[in-house]
Amino acid sequence: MGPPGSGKGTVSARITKSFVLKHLSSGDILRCNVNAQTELGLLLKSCIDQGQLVPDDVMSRLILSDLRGMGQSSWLLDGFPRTVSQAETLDDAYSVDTVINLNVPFQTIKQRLTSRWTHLPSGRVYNIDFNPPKVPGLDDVTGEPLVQRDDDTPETVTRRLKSYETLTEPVLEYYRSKGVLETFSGTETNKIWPHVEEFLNRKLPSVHRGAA
Ligand SMILES: Nc1nc2c(ncn2[C@@H]2O[C@H](COP(=O)(O)OP(=O)(O)O)[C@@H](O)[C@H]2O)c(=O)[nH]1
Ligand SMILES: Nc1ncnc2c1ncn2[C@@H]1O[C@H](COP(=O)(O)OP(=O)(O)O)[C@@H](O)[C@H]1O
Repeated sequence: MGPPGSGKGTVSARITKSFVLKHLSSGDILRCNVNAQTELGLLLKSCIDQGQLVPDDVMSRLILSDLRGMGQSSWLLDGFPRTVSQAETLDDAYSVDTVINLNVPFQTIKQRLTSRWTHLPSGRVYNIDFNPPKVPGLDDVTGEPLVQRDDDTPETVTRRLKSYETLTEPVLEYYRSKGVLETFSGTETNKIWPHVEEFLNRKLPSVHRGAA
């Protein structure tokens, strides 16, 4: 968990390099549906572009359907749940072992998001200052073009941060009261990451450790 731009995708990519967990990003799942240009995709696009969360029932259905397809694998959710209702739906189906919360100041986030470049098919993210692609404008792995997301404009970022405060912050309390919330604070992923890695090394059974 963490506000938009707090580094959830960046940290998730590092986690799946070091630990055997399947990564599921709610934003990537939604953008995949938007690309498919279905009726549902159009509804999702209008919510995302306005900086609003998509309806709980739609989001939960998409995530739970993907989780059912994971069989016995262990997984890492990135961007879900974002409301208490989503957290309750997840709880009804699965038990969550641990929740990692990236606590990054909003001021830091605003600068990052307007310089985020994304490879939409894979969800890989770059940043002109922090982790630029090897060739400007192109994904390191596939060489395909990078784009700036329509919802990474300053106005939409402000709306997304507001909706984070209203709808998502209560989820932190939900998990805190269950005793599974672990918060990591800072302004730089490279400083936060060693603490997350050390925590997971302690927390995860050995079967999850080692390169995925
Ligand atoms: N300047 C800077 N940018 C970062 C840092 N960590 C991540 N980023 C960039 O910030 C943007 C948001 O990170 P991302 O992982 O996509 O955050 P998410 O929205 O929480 O999934 C991306 O462009 C990242 O490359 C950091 O420590 N410093
Ligand atoms: N769990 C969720 N519930 C509702 N909407 C979501 C959820 N996850 C993502 N979205 C929608 O997709 C947008 C982009 O999400 P995401 O890619 O996770 O952005 P970020 O990583 O910058 O927070 C959100 O602003 C929201 O509109």
